[in-house]
Amino acid sequence: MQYNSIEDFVIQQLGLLNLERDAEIAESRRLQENISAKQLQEKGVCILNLVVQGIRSGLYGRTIITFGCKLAGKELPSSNLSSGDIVGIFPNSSASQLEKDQICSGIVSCLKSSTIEIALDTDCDNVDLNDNDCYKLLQLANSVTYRRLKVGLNSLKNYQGPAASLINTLFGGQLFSSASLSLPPVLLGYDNDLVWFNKNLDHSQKEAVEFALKQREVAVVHGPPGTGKTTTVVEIILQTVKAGGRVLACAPSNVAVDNMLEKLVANSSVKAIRLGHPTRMQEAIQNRSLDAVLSNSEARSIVNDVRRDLDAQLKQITKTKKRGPIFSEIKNLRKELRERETKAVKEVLSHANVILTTLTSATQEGPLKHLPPDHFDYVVIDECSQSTESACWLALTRAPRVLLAGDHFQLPPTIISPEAERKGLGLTLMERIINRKEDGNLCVRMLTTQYRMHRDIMQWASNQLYHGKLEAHPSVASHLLLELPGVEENEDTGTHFKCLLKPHIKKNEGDLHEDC
Ligand SMILES: Nc1ncnc2c1ncn2[C@@H]1O[C@H](COP(=O)(O)OP(=O)(O)OP(=O)(O)O)[C@@H](O)[C@H]1O
Repeated sequence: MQYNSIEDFVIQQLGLLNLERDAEIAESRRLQENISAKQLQEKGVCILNLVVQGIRSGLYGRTIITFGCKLAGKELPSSNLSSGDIVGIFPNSSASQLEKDQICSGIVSCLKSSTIEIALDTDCDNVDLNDNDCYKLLQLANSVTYRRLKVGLNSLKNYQGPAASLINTLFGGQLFSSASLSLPPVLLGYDNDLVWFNKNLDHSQKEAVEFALKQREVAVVHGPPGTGKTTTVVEIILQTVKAGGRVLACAPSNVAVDNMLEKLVANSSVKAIRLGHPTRMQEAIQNRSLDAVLSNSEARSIVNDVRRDLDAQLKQITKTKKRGPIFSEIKNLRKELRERETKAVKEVLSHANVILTTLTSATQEGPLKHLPPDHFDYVVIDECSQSTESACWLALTRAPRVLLAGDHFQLPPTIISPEAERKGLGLTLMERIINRKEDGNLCVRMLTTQYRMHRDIMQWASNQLYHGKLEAHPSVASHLLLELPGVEENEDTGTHFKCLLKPHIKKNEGDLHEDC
């Protein structure tokens, strides 16, 4: 599918997002209406019998409530809730889990074995929760993501900004130009070749890096499993930074963003900041979160003074019946905190040369709103083939050039509505580019050496999906499980390939191993 214009794309995607949203709401209603709270708890989407254990302020003065079991220290029942989930807070005694009974909603910001912290939505700031009452939390359909996607799509209609030319290119213009950019001299060695940060890159990785750096607007790195896609993306980011560029590096999932960050920070020349709640990040890189960098910045002490006052007032709320004056004091302190924090955030972000975030947090609602529209030179999207195109556009409007990396033969984005899927919500930008007959493939470089599996395991996928182009690196080409440290030798670990069921595949079909 190709779109006639950006307007055509926006109209279609808005319709498909509505279908997807309706499907998600119907699914969550079906659960809430037909199942008791206890059964919902058993399904892992509800936690009952919680009491308020603390109230404090979070970033931008948001109220954070800590809930725990009535019996202090007792472990919470196991659930599927995790950081970033949207939850509704209900009186424990309410007969239903319908919206009319909901006190307020928020985001799970931290989940430990005996406590769960909820960052309340900003319109719930003055909500009344009591020390003595019992509450239940219920996972809700995620309306925030849909709202952000819609705002993002609508902003494309009359867009004027750094990505104006990129938009034309991706909706009809010429994707590939043979007049590529020349590499900035600062990146070149005495022999006029790129000086590599990662000296171990293989031939196809080096070719992809050089190609991406020379592309005027769009480059796609197609990385089959284990071929070093993220390794390659990180080299491209490092080279861009060395040339003086500022990069917005995104991915659809927190894990993928963290993988990029982990590889990036191994290089000390990069000032990288990760947006998003620290509890959603792997521990080793939490010190690169905006929160952590802010709390180590010089601006910390002026912010902390106000925060201390605000927290003192918040503690009073649950302990007194005369709340009017406290709420008004809290309102003033929150305003003050927001102003001071905004200044500090601006300062910290403008000094970073790489900012990393999930796609759905790359919106104007978040910290990026503090940067000028033309702040970034380059947008990088890793695991692009696992994201819908509308989510990619949340980031794409921020720079004139883009690098997309992924593998459209691996997991596609998750779509709940079969109708939305059928009508194109699942078509990724990467596929749309590759499928463009005239010039799609000219923008793509494929990585061809894989560093993960035995050559016989690789061969089937290579033949079926990658035109037989994959090679196994010698370090893995014949490796077996038993060669890993601490793995015992037995009939399972001493072989690279074991068929559990006899497949109904004719010999040679799909080039499966002959013994199978
Ligand atoms: N040129 C290289 N030399 C040695 N090892 C490499 C090279 N490139 C990548 N690797 C290793 O291969 C593994 C996979 O790399 P990476 O995570 O970058 O690949 P990927 O294609 O992004 O993976 P995935 O398939 O999970 O998306 C890592 O252990 C990495 O260190």
